[in-house]
Amino acid sequence: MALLLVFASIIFIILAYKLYQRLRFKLPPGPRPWPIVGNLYDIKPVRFRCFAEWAQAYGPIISVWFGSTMNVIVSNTELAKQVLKENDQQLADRHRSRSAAKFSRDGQDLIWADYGPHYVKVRKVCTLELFTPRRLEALRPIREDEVTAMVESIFKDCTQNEGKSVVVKKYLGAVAFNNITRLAFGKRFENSVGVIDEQGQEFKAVVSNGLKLGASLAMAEHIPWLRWMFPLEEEAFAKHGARRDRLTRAIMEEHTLAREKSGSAKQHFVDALLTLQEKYDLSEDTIIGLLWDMITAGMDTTAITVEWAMAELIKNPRVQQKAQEELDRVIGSERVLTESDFSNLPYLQSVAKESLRLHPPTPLMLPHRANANVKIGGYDIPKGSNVHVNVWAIARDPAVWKDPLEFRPERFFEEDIDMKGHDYRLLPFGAGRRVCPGAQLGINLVTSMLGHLLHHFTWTPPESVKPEDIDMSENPGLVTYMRTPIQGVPIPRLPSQLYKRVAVDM
Ligand code: HEM
Repeated sequence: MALLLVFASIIFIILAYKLYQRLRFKLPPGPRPWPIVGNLYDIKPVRFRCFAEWAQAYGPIISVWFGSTMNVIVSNTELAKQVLKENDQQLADRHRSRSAAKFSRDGQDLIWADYGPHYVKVRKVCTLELFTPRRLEALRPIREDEVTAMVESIFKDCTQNEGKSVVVKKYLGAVAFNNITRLAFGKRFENSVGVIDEQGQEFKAVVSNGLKLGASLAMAEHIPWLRWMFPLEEEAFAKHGARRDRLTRAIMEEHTLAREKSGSAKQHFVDALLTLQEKYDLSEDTIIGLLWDMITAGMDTTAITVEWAMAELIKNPRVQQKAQEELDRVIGSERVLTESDFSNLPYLQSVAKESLRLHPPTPLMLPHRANANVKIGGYDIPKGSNVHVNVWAIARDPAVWKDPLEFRPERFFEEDIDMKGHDYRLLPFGAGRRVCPGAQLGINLVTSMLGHLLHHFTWTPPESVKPEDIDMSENPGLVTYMRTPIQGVPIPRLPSQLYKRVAVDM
């Protein structure tokens, strides 16, 4: 009886608070929330599509309740600008789920840090030290090594099984994994025949265990007062954290020893952060957090982007052929592409951009949280709400794009549109204070992967699949993989000596 009374009082307090909020604030319109769960059970799995549909019904700014937390989703250029430019600072905090809070030690990293002195300091480390053009250039041999290793691997598979299709994602995932672990940790865990060493196995296990733990809490996440029914797997989290730290510390120690032995620091992020630790007063938690941020943010995003681009190119032979003509004209058939060629390959660059327009890998970016009451589009956004920008919907808005659903890279020749946060029609990397710090690195890797895939091979759909039947739907999730991984038949188009990996030891 007493328990029932407590339960009823909690519900009463929550409902009264909601009513008070509704009367006090002019909240954005949206689907009617249910008691306790809000709109959680109305949201379809592919969230950005569901929010875009709701925007059609309720307007370009909507409120959606995840349990007792208000989420605001904006879906047009003007409102994106209000969120990411005019009210940028007040909307620059992060919502940390319980797993994100655990993994980041309450925001001691960059991705999950609230806006404040710690964030500003760590962001400065990214801008002035990690992602400088000089360091990106110094790390370029790693990218070129990995991209040529991908070409070698596809060549081997397609010459052994002529005419057979391959699952493109398998090769892209390997490039993304090796590139990011080498860049961040200075380690290639995979040997030349594709075998992953013990430390690499441990690394992969930590990544997949982290994903599993993160996904296990969804319901309890949104209804804080119901959490006692879903006890946090404290022990599992503690074990996971300790395992991740043990692995990272071992790698950090290897780097410190190597530095002491050679007297010079390498360019990898781990070396950079350890040598800058004192200058920027970085705790060990922050260094470990930052290194893992790069893995979380930089691995899937690049592989996903290239997978969607390849699906579009297999679907659109006209665009594929035009990109190949440009590659043949600029590079020819006696050498392979390098990043120095990019400036002479405007069509290839537009293919990458058009793909990021139609298929941004994080269609709702990462949610921002309001650290003050703000007004967006004439509506109140109370402090503590989460704000999402539906960059997927904005990049398909017929009000600002001609034939928005058509994959047509030429559109960027007709109008040069920035995609790194200056033009609010195209925001695959976000904009403002929290814009992706890895944008240029991501663009370079994506363009290089695409360029090599197209220069070295002609791609056609598997024999039984017509281009128009390719499944272009998305998997649910924060990052948006294709629901059905794209398959293609690669046909080599260059002399066979150009399919060798250009390995570098760094
Ligand atoms: C095609 C590739 C990529 C895309 C489309 C992409 C997109 C994004 C987006 C939309 C955000 C959220 C912005 C916001 O919250 O407003 C973000 C944040 C971030 N990205 Fe990327 N990203 C890519 C590649 C990378 C790479 C390669 C790295 C690093 C190696 C990276 C590191 C980060 C970090 C650390 C953040 C958090 C920034 C913060 O919270 O202040 N990203 N990215």
